[in-house]
Amino acid sequence: MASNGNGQVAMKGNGLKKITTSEKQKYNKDNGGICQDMSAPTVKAQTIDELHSLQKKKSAPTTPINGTQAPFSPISDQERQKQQLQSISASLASLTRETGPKVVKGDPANKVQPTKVHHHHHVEAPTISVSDSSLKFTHVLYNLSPAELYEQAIKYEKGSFITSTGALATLSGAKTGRAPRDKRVVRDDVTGEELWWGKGSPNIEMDEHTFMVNRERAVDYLNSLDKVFVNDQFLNWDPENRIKVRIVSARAYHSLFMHNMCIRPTPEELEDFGTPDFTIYNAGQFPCNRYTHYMTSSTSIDLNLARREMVILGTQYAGEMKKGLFSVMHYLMPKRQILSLHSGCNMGKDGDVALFFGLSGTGKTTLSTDPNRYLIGDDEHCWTETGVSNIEGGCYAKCIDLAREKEPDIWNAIKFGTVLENVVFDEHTREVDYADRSVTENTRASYPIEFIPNAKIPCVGPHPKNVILLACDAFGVLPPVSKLNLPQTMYHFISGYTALVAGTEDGVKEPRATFSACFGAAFIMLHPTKYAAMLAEKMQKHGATGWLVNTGWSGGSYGSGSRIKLAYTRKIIDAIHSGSLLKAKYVKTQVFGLEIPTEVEGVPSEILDPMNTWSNKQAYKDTLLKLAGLFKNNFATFTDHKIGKDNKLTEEILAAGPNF
Ligand SMILES: Nc1ncnc2c1ncn2[C@@H]1O[C@H](COP(=O)(O)OP(=O)(O)O)[C@@H](O)[C@H]1O
Ligand SMILES: C=C(OP(=O)(O)O)C(=O)O
Ligand SMILES: [Ca+2]
Ligand SMILES: [Mn+2]
Repeated sequence: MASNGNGQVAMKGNGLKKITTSEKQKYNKDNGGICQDMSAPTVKAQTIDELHSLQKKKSAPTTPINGTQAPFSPISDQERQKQQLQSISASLASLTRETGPKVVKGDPANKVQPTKVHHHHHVEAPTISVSDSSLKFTHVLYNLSPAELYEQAIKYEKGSFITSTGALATLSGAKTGRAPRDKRVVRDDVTGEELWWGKGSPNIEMDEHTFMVNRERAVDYLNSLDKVFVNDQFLNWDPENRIKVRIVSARAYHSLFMHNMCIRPTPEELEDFGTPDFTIYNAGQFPCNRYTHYMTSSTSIDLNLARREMVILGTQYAGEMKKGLFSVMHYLMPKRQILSLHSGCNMGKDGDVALFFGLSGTGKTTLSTDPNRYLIGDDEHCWTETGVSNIEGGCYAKCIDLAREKEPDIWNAIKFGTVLENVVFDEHTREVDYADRSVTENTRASYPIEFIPNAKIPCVGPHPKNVILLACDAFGVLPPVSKLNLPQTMYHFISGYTALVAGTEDGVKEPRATFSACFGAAFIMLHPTKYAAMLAEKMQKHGATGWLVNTGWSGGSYGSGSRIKLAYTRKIIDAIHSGSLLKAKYVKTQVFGLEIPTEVEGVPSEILDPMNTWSNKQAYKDTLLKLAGLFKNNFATFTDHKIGKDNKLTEEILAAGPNF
């Protein structure tokens, strides 16, 4: 039944509902006592168009508009606008035609005539051949707000929906995870010397020319569209080492994702943005050409450090952009003696900082998001002479089996503004079923860091006190927690171990061990020992303690045991933060030589030594030795490398591995 807001609904004889207003209803005596409902005054507009034009108010300018310039403002707003369009046109320039596209701001769907048109020339040379593409405008949707991006996504991108909590559900297409085998890095004289190439390295080479072929393919594709999205944002909360990034993309989904993941500039910062330090061309819907040299599939993610550009073809998985930029930081920061870290980071009330290293799915995001601590960041950080800083402006949480009780802060962050990738929801209520794996196991939520109530803004902190290495050991033989000395910390940092269950495939019973140097081999650019040496130096200098935490299996391998309860892992982490675990009694394990506490508050003591939890002791021993063998094999590639200036440390690290 319809109601008038006062809860009064009356019926007339003919059955039609008559809605009456309250006693506050006024009678206008001047017009003969005819009842007029004054609680809903009429609009001022004379026409529908006028009414609609009233709806949207112009955004407030951040600096005085022309004529009322601030006395020291070097350039006018108009000039600044022009420079901005020139910069975007230069970004989108086809390098074979040596001229940028005609760039115009705004949605082509809006009937209003474009106000600014600019045709940017790289070089002052006459255009030799004019093709249709150079006659066409490139419409740019520049740093749109989340609300505008929602509208764009819902209107134009199939698979975009608003969930019951207000998040934007999207589909990333055929690819639902990163494609490390399709990543290429331009090898030139400089990078040939500087980067890590060869066995174990994530850097698969391509030449400069092939990069340009793919760049041209992406740029032409983007310019052929009705419109492109451009995000100008920052990386790194450390103001001295902030990097300006531009992301050109074809989907509102990608634009909103990067809006969330990078640091969002204030309107003032945006005005003075200037030329970006790094540009991503995301033409993910369009494949690369398999006849192009170096291409082994229709997907290619290409990094050119000299040009400071990245090109994405053939994958729409948004995580590719954030992790691509992370690779760039892994190159730029060490050049400045800054250590880049694939880690989560949080800080206690007393200013004690903890780093959480670990491969995908080991718990960086889950464990750094802690209601009792300030969140500095969930995934990518820098450690400088003065402390730590988050590289990003947002978090990227896994959502598979997400439960409100276990991860309340992440649950509550999934609201308006959050991008929810590849989840399944009820077609009517739009309630998400986080247990549903129909699209992928890798369902994700991307949200600005301030969606976590106790985020530390700005996302910086003092030097870390604890360095926690997370491993999800699906073999079930690593202890839930062990205290590491420095050589052990380095050994496990360089090893970068985790073992995950092999996914949903039938018949796969064995966990699969993964070793990924520095817990991020897919993103590091230099040899792992470079990062390891910096970490050792910093941990030593600042007296940080290393810990190895197994967030994986207990009571047997995958299949017979089960994953350690998140509640227990949280108790272990609490004891590390509070310092109480430092005071515990320790015993040393066989083979790996790990120091394990005999007691941790809130955790059953019998699970602290994994041997106790296995009913078949022989099976435990066999599995332990098997894992130790895998560690040994993996580390063989590093044995002829020196770590830091100190040969003694190198020897100690080599001795810190399993002994059997
Ligand atoms: N004991 C545990 N410790 C940490 N995470 C756990 C544990 N048990 C289950 N999980 C789940 O494992 C996943 C960890 O993923 P996440 O924190 O996103 O990893 P990362 O950020 O390192 O990629 C989450 O889905 C979390 O709910
Ligand atoms: C974004 C990613 O990182 P993580 O799984 O560590 O959150 C990824 O691997 O795609
Ligand atoms: Ca202004
Ligand atoms: Mn994460």
